[in-house]
Amino acid sequence: MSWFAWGDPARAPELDPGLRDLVAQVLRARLQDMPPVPEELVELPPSRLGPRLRELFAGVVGPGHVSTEDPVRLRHCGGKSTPDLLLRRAGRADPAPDAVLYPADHGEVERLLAVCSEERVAVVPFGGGTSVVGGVTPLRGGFHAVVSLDLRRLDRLVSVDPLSSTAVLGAGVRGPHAEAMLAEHGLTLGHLPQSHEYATIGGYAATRSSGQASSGYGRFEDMVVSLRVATPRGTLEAGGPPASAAGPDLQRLLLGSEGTLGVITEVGVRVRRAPERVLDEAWSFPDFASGADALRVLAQSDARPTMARVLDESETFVGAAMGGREAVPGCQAVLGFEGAPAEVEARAAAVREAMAEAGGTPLGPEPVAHWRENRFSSPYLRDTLLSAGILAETLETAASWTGLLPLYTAVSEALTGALEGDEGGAVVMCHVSHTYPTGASLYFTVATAAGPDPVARWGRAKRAASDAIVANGGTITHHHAVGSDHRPWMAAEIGPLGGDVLRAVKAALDPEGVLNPGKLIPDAD
Ligand SMILES: Cc1cc2nc3c(=O)[nH]c(=O)nc-3n(C[C@H](O)[C@H](O)[C@H](O)COP(=O)(O)OP(=O)(O)OC[C@H]3O[C@@H](n4cnc5c(N)ncnc54)[C@H](O)[C@@H]3O)c2cc1C
Repeated sequence: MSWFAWGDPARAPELDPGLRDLVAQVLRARLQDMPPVPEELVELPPSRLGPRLRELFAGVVGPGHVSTEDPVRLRHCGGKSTPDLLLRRAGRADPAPDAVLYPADHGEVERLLAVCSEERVAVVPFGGGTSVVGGVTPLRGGFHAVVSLDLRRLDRLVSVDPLSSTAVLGAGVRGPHAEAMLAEHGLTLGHLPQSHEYATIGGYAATRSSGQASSGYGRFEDMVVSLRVATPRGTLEAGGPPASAAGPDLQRLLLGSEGTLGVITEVGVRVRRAPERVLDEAWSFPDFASGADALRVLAQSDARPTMARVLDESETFVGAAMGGREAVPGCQAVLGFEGAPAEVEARAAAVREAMAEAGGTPLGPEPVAHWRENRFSSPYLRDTLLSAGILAETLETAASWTGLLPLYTAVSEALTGALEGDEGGAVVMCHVSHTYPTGASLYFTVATAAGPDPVARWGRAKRAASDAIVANGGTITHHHAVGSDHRPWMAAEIGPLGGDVLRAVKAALDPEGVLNPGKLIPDAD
């Protein structure tokens, strides 16, 4: 895992100098290179883990699985948001965990939580560390030490039940490993977020993640059939049967709990047969409004693609320019279908009819092939842009179909306004990529000159966008989760009673409050 970039820095593409000049012109800015400082110059606060605590932790996981070494702590200082990367690149790594612990199984996690609760040590569950909302930032929360609980050793396929189409996976299994283990049984999970290369099964459940093929496979929470969770008070098992009327659904309460209520150690998931046929089709629409409306028609019909996204005019133009292709006028939609051959053909035919009726023009499969080829590489491009002094970041929300376009306009204007000034302007792009019968998500990508203080610059823009989201009926997050970054807007999202409910549940499961302090749950007034 890289300490200053998304993934392997060698995979960050070169930026053509001509293209960089063009970007500078569009942003009306002078770009300054921003190379990362050498690792030995990064300042980490010293570990506060005393010998007694070290011994207690080593007694649970073994001395080889407790680390206070600086390179290890550095790689657990935060997630992968652009501000996270900017801080690391500038040599800033405070806060840092006092130690990183590597439990092997559920029992060890539970015993570590008991030690942390007894000794009043804050615990930050760490899956792939791909949070973009401050979810894994090691906040101390008033405790004298904070540890990062790295779940990478919980990486087993625990069981498969092909008859019931279910499997149980360890929380630390990464996306590609999960798919590889399931593929041996001819099965797939079908959950492909852009972060899938590093993100884990437990992280997906803890954040209510949504993948690129959510139209067909659903959000991750829709795939979960059971959870095993370790808490400072013992084990909580939720789910199992396909449906139940036994009171409120505890599983739903734990999904999205972001490590504040317990540590998910095993996740039972619904699996599908690996698709035999994949069919892709792109369409163009005169504008974003008509493209988004076409996706609404599909989401409200029985003929659903497995993957559906529509890009606004800016994202359509920039995407084509980056790929060296001629941009279609208006905006572009990309659709993918997966399943058994006859069923895919039938669905695609029905969708084709609906798209044409909605005013679309077919563009064939090529633009989708291009998207598939590059869909996991944008995070590497972000690393390249940061080195060239270009700040690139994303944010997301969701709203009803009625509220979607007003929200799009309000957030676009908030971002553009907040980033306009002496440092130039910004390019704001957006797409819809998760649709529901009642509404859809909006995913914004912003590029602007980094300027002398890029973290503060992005902070202003993010606050303006978040305020606009709340004021215009959007959710503060559709799939990135809350963490510490969105926490100031949680009270507006769930109301004072909602906050009381979460605090009451936390008090029941984590009476000392050691689990992931400063994340998700708003303070009482
Ligand atoms: C480039 C990039 C692209 C992304 N694309 C998507 C996308 O397409 N869709 C999407 O949904 N998200 C996306 N994300 C956000 C992120 O990848 C998801 O939130 C993901 O689910 C986090 O998984 P993780 O294993 O990395 O969790 P981490 O980042 O390690 O943790 C996230 C939160 O969950 C908690 N946590 C982690 N594991 C556990 C556990 N086992 N038990 C309890 N709590 C736990 C952590 O304490 C933290 O609060 C993206 C992020 C990046 C950097």
